Amino acid sequence: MTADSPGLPPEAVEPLMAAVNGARWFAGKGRRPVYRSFTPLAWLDADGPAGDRPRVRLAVLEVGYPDGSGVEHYQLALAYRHGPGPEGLAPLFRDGAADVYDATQDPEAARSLLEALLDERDLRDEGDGAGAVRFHLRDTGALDRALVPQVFRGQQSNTSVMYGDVAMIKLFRRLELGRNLDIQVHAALNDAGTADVATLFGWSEATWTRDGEVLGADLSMCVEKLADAVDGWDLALGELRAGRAFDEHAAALGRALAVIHDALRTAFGTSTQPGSAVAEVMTARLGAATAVAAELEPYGPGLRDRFATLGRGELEVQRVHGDFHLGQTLHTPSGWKIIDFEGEPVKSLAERVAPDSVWRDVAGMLRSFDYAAASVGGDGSAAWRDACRAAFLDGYTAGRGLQDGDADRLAAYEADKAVYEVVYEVRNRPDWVSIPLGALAGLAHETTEQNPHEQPHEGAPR
Ligand SMILES: Nc1ncnc2c1ncn2[C@@H]1O[C@H](COP(=O)(O)OP(=O)(O)O)[C@@H](O)[C@H]1O
Ligand SMILES: O=P(O)(O)O[C@H]1O[C@H](CO)[C@@H](O[C@H]2O[C@H](CO)[C@@H](O)[C@H](O)[C@H]2O)[C@H](O)[C@H]1O
Repeated sequence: MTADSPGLPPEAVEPLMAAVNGARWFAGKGRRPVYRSFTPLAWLDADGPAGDRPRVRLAVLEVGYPDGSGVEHYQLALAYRHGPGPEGLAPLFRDGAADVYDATQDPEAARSLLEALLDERDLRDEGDGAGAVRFHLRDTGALDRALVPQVFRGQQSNTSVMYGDVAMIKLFRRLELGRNLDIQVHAALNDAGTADVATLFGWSEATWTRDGEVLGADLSMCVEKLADAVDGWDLALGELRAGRAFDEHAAALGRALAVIHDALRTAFGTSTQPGSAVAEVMTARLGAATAVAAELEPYGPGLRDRFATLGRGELEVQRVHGDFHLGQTLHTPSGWKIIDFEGEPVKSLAERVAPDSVWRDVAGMLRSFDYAAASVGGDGSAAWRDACRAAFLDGYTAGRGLQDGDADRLAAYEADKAVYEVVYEVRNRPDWVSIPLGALAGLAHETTEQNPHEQPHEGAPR
């Protein structure tokens, strides 16, 4: 098989799967992924590469698991080189005479991604079985094909390449069949003129055929690179460790969230849901979570009572961020910017797109202040957290404070988030599970028995 033919040489399957299994963005680590198929998409440079640059194509790798659970699609960006590759970068596999590299790690290849966007390339299936790729430009901003690509190493779920100080292309790794929420929400918020999110310059999408069925997914988004941005979690921890208050930042975050919620209401509308239906969902989620994390058992009765308080009325619901925490915020010289509107990673697309109460996001940030305080620990942490909480709520409600019934609604959402966090921590950071468990001790309705986790800010993991 040559570099120009679609498909994957049989001997390349093993090294490719090993590379994918070891990648930070691979969601199925430790679950013995099984190779199912490799679908090449059209070459980005249909006429061949310029000079001695590598040829670049995207591809979809389909992966399954030995127990037959779930099929996952991962995007690969591949640079085919016939000469030496970038220094220090090992090829993923060999295809005929070509060494094939991860194009996001190969600066020459990464240039092709930006060029394809700037040219708004519409790369159709040429009858060779390769899927189609289409690039859409919304706003050229200061985009320029001469911008120098630089791989960004500080993330987990996806892969981003920075282009000078101007733009960032985020390649979605685990593909979601259908529309990508981050693209959809950025577009809507940009159209609404919201200053608290990055400008969406463009995006790309693909369609391909698998077993006679046409599948489609969004592949990447190109957004404004926010200058001098500091991650909200790092900033908060730094301030707390230095003994400095975070109230003003927290208030500004509350105001930013209120603006975003307003814009999401305008763009996607609102509806209502019986509180009892939401309580049922939360209760069911608690049951599923308890099956994974037995530590939740003592809180069961109190949490069910807590959720039941929602049953007293109707909840107004709308599109929300869905996984709002300090790590989804960037502090810039022009204020807070909110990123990553994809919701909680474990939820299905249908769940993440479903309208929800704004208290989901408010609760998410309150949980994050609690995490920050618990992970730093020490005498002043609880007071620091409570001050952040008050300032954030003040900013969110524009000084009006919580209205009738809001405190109960908020507490139910905080409890639901903390239940999710217990499972997240059991699976990802077992040393941190005492943080959400500590919060649940306070959030479970009075009926909950006393338990050893009730002092959330003592002995918290470092
Ligand atoms: N527009 C942006 N400008 C600059 N840095 C950004 C921008 N968007 C995200 N980042 C950086 O990339 C990191 C990961 O972004 P995120 O959207 O959460 O990606 P992932 O989906 O891979 O988790 C953020 O924590 C932030 O440091
Ligand atoms: O950023 P992601 O969408 O991947 O969110 C997941 O991972 C988060 C951790 O990185 C997790 O957040 C929890 O830990 C944070 C501190 O690391 C804390 O600020 C959050 O409040 C807490 O929920 C998030 O829940 C999970 O979905």
